[in-house]
Amino acid sequence: MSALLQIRGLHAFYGQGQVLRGVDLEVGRGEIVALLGRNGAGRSSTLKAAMGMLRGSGSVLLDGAELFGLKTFQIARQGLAYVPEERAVFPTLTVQQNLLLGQHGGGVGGVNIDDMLCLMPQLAARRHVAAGALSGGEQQMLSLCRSLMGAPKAIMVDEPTEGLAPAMVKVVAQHLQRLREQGLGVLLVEQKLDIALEIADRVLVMGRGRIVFAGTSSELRRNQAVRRQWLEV
Ligand SMILES: Nc1ncnc2c1ncn2[C@@H]1O[C@H](COP(=O)(O)OP(=O)(O)OP(=O)(O)O)[C@@H](O)[C@H]1O
Repeated sequence: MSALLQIRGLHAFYGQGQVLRGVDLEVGRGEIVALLGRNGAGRSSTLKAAMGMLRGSGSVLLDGAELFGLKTFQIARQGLAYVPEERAVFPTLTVQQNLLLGQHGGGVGGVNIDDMLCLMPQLAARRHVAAGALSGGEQQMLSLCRSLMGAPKAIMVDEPTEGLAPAMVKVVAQHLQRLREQGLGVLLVEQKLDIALEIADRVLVMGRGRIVFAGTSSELRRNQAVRRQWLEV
């Protein structure tokens, strides 16, 4: 059976500068794949290019359907969700209103707000509070939950634990693991190596716009050469 998300030969450019040089990767159903690399390796650009946000070429198949060439909102509607690094919440709207926007923007079936809030007691208690008044960690969870309101098949998450207190990092990691249990494919860009290696089923390392290593967490732990060349600063 083919993988849920298949990215093939993804090239992308910022103006004249080439940022992705043929990225190939796959994410299966119920699998967390961590995308690692040094700053500037091209991880965020891979997610953006897959969402149709950059100029380039390649193929992005979700459940066998080609998404490359579609507009970002159409890609989300087809079931590929994206949580950008900058927390994507509307600060003057309440938690509930933010979630409703995710439901309408997303498309495939849609998730009930009460069901979503059940999973997230921290947010449930603040349902009618303006999103701008939430802590950074709560905003991150809201951003993640909003992207799930359209009931996606796969989700790409860019540094969800950045700037969060350790307790909140744990909450985010647990939430991603719950998504895996529900059968979603998760492509995770994560700077915290320990978290990434702990929760990922497979890890990919990027360098200079390409995948330079693919394996399991323990394979990467053992591969000092790859870590030295492509991860450590
Ligand atoms: N808007 C942009 N315009 C021009 N160049 C960009 C832009 N965004 C990123 N780049 C360049 O593209 C390259 C890859 O950036 P990208 O953000 O994908 O890396 P990354 O692996 O996610 O690392 P980081 O954590 O530093 O963002 C870098 O050299 C970066 O300077």
